[in-house]
Amino acid sequence: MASMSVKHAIAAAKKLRSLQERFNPGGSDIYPALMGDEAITALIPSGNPLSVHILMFTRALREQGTDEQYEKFGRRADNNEIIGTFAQTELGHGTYLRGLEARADYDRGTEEFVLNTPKLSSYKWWPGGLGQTCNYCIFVAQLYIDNEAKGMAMFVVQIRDEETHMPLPGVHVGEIGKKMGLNGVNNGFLGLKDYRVPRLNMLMRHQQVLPDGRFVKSPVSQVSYFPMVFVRCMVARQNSNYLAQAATIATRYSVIRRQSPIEEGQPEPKILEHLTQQMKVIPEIVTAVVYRLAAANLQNMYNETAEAVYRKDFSRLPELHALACILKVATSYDSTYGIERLRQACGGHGYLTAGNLGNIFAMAAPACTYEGENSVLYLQVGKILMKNWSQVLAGRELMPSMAYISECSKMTSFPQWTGSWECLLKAIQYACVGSIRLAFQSYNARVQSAQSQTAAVNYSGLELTKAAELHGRSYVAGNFYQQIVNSPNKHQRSPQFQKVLENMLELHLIQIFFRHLGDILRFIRITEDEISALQRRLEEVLKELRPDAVAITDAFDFNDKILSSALGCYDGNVYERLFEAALKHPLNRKSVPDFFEAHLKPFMKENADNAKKSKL
Ligand SMILES: CCCCCCCCCCC/C=C/C(=O)SCCNC(=O)CCNC(=O)[C@H](O)C(C)(C)COP(=O)(O)OP(=O)(O)OC[C@H]1O[C@@H](n2cnc3c(N)ncnc32)[C@H](O)[C@@H]1OP(=O)(O)O
Ligand SMILES: Cc1cc2nc3c(=O)[nH]c(=O)nc-3n(C[C@H](O)[C@H](O)[C@H](O)COP(=O)(O)OP(=O)(O)OC[C@H]3O[C@@H](n4cnc5c(N)ncnc54)[C@H](O)[C@@H]3O)c2cc1C
Repeated sequence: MASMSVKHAIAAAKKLRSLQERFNPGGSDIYPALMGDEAITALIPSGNPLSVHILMFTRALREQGTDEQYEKFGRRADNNEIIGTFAQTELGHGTYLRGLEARADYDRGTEEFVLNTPKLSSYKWWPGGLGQTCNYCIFVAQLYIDNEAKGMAMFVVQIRDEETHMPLPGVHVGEIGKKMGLNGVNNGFLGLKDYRVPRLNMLMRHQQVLPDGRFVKSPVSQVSYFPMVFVRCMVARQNSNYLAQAATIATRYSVIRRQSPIEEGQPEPKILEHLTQQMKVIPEIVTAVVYRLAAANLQNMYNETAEAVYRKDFSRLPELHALACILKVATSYDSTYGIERLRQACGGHGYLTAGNLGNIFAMAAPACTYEGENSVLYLQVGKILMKNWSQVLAGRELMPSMAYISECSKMTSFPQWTGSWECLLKAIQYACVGSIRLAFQSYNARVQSAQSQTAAVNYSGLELTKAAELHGRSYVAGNFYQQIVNSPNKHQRSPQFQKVLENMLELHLIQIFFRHLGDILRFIRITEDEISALQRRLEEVLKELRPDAVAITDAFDFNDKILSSALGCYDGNVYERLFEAALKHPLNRKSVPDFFEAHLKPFMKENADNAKKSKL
């Protein structure tokens, strides 16, 4: 599987090169990498062994290395003359980066770094492509000068000979083993023993070690986390894609499959005529659209911030970090749960490999873990919300994506309930700010009682997580509302198209309202009649969107090859394709399976003989 994936990946990487030249000759725009990796990943159901090379190794060299280091390593990496990965996580540590054990000791006598993974737990573990594909890596280690810790640093490390691909002396490298999915990626392990690299192999755009061993600190240490921010932005887009693929499959299957008359004596309807089936499928279509729009927004913000960071302007880093965290979490959680809901909506056939929903789930699910485990990132955002609430209390302005927090903080009560889109959106924002206020009271009480910040974060963790989750909902719903209601190109849309978009907005806002009704009722009084009215509107908008479901998913424009699903094929010949796939199963090559003579027949004969004996 790994070699097949590498073969496909190389073919698609060549495609990426032509995309790059066509869309962005010699530039650093993210989109060619995005499209390239998306194309590669989509065509390789077992995952792309070059993902981390394209998305992290090449970008770290460009963004963390000096211009000279880019010339020496980055250009060859961009040109796929060398293949790398991003080796940060260790067997013993993934989240807590300050706990990483790999070390780099500076030897001023030879102007080299001596790299070591001192214990088994220090081994790098997980980096994509590390097992067999890569011959280089970005090795993240704790920097030591005269045995004094200076923090994390990144080093360009060659791990295999460029000609023979043999691991170099001092390198212990291999595959970490079978996973739930993505088994074409050869995630690997790496141990280094007294492995020496020249001083100029340490990426020094933001922090430097001078020949005499003097250390020049980075102006903003967090800029070393930038490669992770980029992938979190990618995950938001990639996982909205996975959800869109699954929604396309389940929608197409739901208008082919007929089951259970709704009226006695009537013919069996398409299962998408059942209201409960509409509630399983149509919200997922809309969620895929909502996150794709949010991810596109985030990508633009990433580009702007990356340009600014390149000019040493780090002012937008905190907001990008907060948004990249919250969108990576929201998209990966909602896509993973949504794909499983869509699999279940396809009944037994959804469980067949030929339907491909299991593999799409296995591709989407790890995004809840890699690039920052989701609950850790929720706590990151919770901490940032605490800092911003202190700003609100001090009457200071907040970053644009958190401006609603200031506005809601000035409201003494929630206005008269109208049930309008603006009302629903404000209700989610108001509940978020209420949750932030409660979390801050708990958190601040702990800090005031002399608890450390990390301890206060831990013991306020549940409330911080809730506040972070609602902040994500507020941002995503707010972005969707703006795109549908206030978009500058709204008037270029046909009235019919605008109506479909408004129906999707209605469904998204009502669905989020019901998902967080408990959180909202803590802060807003809403009557039973007002809630029942929303229930009716939910049922109504599902009915309104039902005729458009196929057209919306067709507009995702996934080729049958990418969906790779007998349930979601464009021609709708589901049963023929399921049967065709079944006949290809190796067990169907012979009428009598080999295990009959070897195991089954003796087993049944023994039971028959025993039965006869017991009758005697
Ligand atoms: C189209 C195709 C797309 C395909 C997409 C899929 C590709 C699949 C490939 C998957 C590759 C996977 C790669 C990896 O998994 S790489 C390893 C990822 N590891 C992590 O993300 C580690 C997570 N851990 C953390 O983030 C740590 O908790 C942290 C680094 C945050 C450090 O925590 P620590 O407790 O030491 O410090 P604080 O939490 O107090 O943070 C210190 C301050 O720094 C700010 N901060 C933190 N992170 C960032 C950041 N990324 N950017 C900017 N700022 C950051 C934080 O807010 C604190 O600021 P203040 O001091 O102001 O409070
Ligand atoms: C498919 C895949 C690909 C990957 N690719 C790469 C790669 O290319 N390069 C790379 O460097 N890494 C890679 N990783 C590793 C990934 O980044 C880590 O798995 C991730 O950062 C989580 O760290 P961990 O596995 O050590 O889990 P841990 O950090 O041990 O987390 C385990 C549990 O502890 C909880 N926990 C941890 N810290 C806290 C805290 N402070 N507060 C509350 N709870 C906490 C977590 O929430 C989680 O529930 C990959 C992982 C996967 C699954």
